[in-house]
Amino acid sequence: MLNLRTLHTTDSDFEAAFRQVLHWSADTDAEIEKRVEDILAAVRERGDAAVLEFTARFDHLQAALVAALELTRDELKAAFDGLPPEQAQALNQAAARVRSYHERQKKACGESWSYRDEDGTLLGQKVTPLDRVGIYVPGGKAAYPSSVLMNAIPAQVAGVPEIIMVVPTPRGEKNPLVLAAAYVAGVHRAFTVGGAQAVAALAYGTATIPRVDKITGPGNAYVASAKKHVFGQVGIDMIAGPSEILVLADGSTPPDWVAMDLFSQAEHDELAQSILLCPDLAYIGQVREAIERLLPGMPRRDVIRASLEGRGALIHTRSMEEACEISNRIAPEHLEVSSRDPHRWEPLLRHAGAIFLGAFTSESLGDYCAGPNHVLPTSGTARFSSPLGVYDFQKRSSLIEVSEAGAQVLGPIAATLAYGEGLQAHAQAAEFRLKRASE
Ligand SMILES: NC(=O)c1ccc[n+]([C@@H]2O[C@H](COP(=O)([O-])OP(=O)(O)OC[C@H]3O[C@@H](n4cnc5c(N)ncnc54)[C@H](O)[C@@H]3O)[C@@H](O)[C@H]2O)c1
Ligand SMILES: N[C@H](CO)Cc1c[nH]c[nH+]1
Ligand SMILES: [Zn+2]
Repeated sequence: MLNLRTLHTTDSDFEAAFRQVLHWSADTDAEIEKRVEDILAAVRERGDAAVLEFTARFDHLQAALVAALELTRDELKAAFDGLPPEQAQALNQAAARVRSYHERQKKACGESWSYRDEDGTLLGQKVTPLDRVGIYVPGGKAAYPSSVLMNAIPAQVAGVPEIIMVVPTPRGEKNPLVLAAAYVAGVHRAFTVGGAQAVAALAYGTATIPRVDKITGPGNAYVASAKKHVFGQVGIDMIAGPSEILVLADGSTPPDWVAMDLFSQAEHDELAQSILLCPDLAYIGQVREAIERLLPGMPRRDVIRASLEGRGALIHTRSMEEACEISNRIAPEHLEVSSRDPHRWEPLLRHAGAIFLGAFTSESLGDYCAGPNHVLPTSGTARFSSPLGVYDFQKRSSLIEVSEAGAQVLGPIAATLAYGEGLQAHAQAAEFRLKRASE
């Protein structure tokens, strides 16, 4: 018997129970924060030596030098060449779709632009790639070749000349697909280092691991906390927490499909969150029955069970409209609209990392190969942030070229405001460029 909670929005204690489901334990966080601070300080002070120590302690991987933890380009290529043909083909197909999506994204919002006023003044925005980025690929509990593609390809499309990958390889077990994905995606250097020590090495630089300008990619609580701490020293994409899925169902999708979609995120982590929102109580019962029946056959059933019992919920709503409102409050990482009429509900949905429309759009297709990025805001942060994208690997500089005629228009405005702020030099810098009235 699975101890998975059902909540009813009509119950008087629904609000309290709902908040409990979304609650995140602050006690655990404090412990992790302290440990991460110590790791960051050690790597900052002792560089490679500290990276080697933590890699031995947390990943059970001994090495005399960090250089021995670097994966050469030849090793990445050999991993790709050694893949079974169907894996090599799937990797290439996924990479091509992810690349094509991000190339369109760059065209849509990642190009420089400018215009001229009538007096000849030029205004615009120059978009440039970052010089060097670090991509974190998780590897503690599972290996994620797809995360290599999702991080490295947008960086490459943005034009980043140096992409440095870090990935833990517990006990030194290298996943050939991860290495092959790094080859396919065009990673420039890769190190088998993970956790907070990898984030620290990328943020501060060590004798062997180069310091980067920005660190992207998901990871566990140690990685997330480390990224939060080094922000400012380097850029970061987001603080991604454990995976989440919210299925908003009208009862028309086969219950087994929905049960498996809920499993698909629960199997990532005991702390992952899977929620079903549905106005049809009989259908919720069918999904529960499917969950009970399918769970014993899942290789990662223990992780799925812990996740569903700890953080999962089946929520019975008054209507689909109410389900949409609750979904907006949760702002999930992945939102499946498993409905006969997904376009009826989509306009009501404002906050989600990615929205999957219709019964055939399983979230797992998005994880691997649909094209959009799978690194997405979690823990409600989709209220204010966006999927990882080409724009994360670019920055923008404003361009201003004021013509002589333009200086006559802007000068008096600037001078007036500058005198108002008591900033004489600002005012006079503008006034010096005004033509004298007598001329
Ligand atoms: N949002 C996404 O796109 C996405 C993609 C894939 C995975 N994920 C999530 O990323 C997470 C991956 O976590 P993971 O653990 O499998 O891999 P991970 O690479 O994030 O973490 C492994 C590292 O954690 C460190 N660590 C483990 N225990 C420690 C301890 N007690 N003290 C200090 N450091 C410790 C070790 O250094 C180890 O190398 C999961 O939550 C998964 O859901 C998210
Ligand atoms: N669902 C994860 C993001 O939460 C991404 C992933 C990678 N592999 C499988 N799934
Ligand atoms: Zn997934």
